[in-house]
Amino acid sequence: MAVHEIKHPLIQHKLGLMREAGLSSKGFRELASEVGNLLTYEATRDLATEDTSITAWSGDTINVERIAGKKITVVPILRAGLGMLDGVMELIPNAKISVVGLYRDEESLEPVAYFDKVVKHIDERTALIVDPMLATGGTLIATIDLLKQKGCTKIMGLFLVAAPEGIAAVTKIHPDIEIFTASVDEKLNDKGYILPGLGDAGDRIFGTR
Ligand SMILES: O=P(O)(O)OC[C@H]1O[C@H](OP(=O)(O)OP(=O)(O)O)[C@H](O)[C@@H]1O
Ligand SMILES: O=c1cc[nH]c(=O)[nH]1
Ligand SMILES: [Mg+2]
Repeated sequence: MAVHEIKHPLIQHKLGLMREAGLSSKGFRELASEVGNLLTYEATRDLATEDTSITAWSGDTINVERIAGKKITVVPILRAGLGMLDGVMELIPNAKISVVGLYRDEESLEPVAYFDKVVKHIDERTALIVDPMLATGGTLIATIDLLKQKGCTKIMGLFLVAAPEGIAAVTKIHPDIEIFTASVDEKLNDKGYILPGLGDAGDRIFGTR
């Protein structure tokens, strides 16, 4: 699996602010969206473009570049993925959205699926999964399984923070996907939380701590 840890100063600054325990839910949500936006910029860097002929302001016919071929479906994983969604959609406003709902059982750490509404013809689209946290990798593996079962062949993921253990687990099963993250952190603790991490991202975004 290709892992891109984006060391851009804006991303690192914003992620550092998010690590502060005293940050408000409003502040955390705003920063999650902003980092989501910046990660989207990086993840779309290699999208293919094609020349399109247009009439310019001068009346001349000129060629401009347009995104070519496969289009994108953004896949926010409920709940916490919603916190990054606005920032992602700001850059790719015409992307279709495929919502997937999974939570991680607090005892077993196994993902529990409870919702999915995926766009039609997903086989013709690149899926851009959006979730703040990649911890054990169980949630991401289950999401990729679901997307592949529905015919999706090109899958990328955006994560604020990823744990080495989760990256290794996903790589074993789905080596063909590509992820973009603001940080590959140190490790998981004995409860499956990422260290130094962000804590429970869903609770911090929704204020349910
Ligand atoms: O890699 P994993 O070990 O599977 O953990 C990662 C998942 O845990 C969090 O969601 P959570 O289960 O807290 O659900 P929520 O978004 O509803 O809070 C997070 O947003 C990921 O979806
Ligand atoms: O550190 C973690 C791990 C899983 N889910 C979270 O929200 N945070
Ligand atoms: Mg949560």
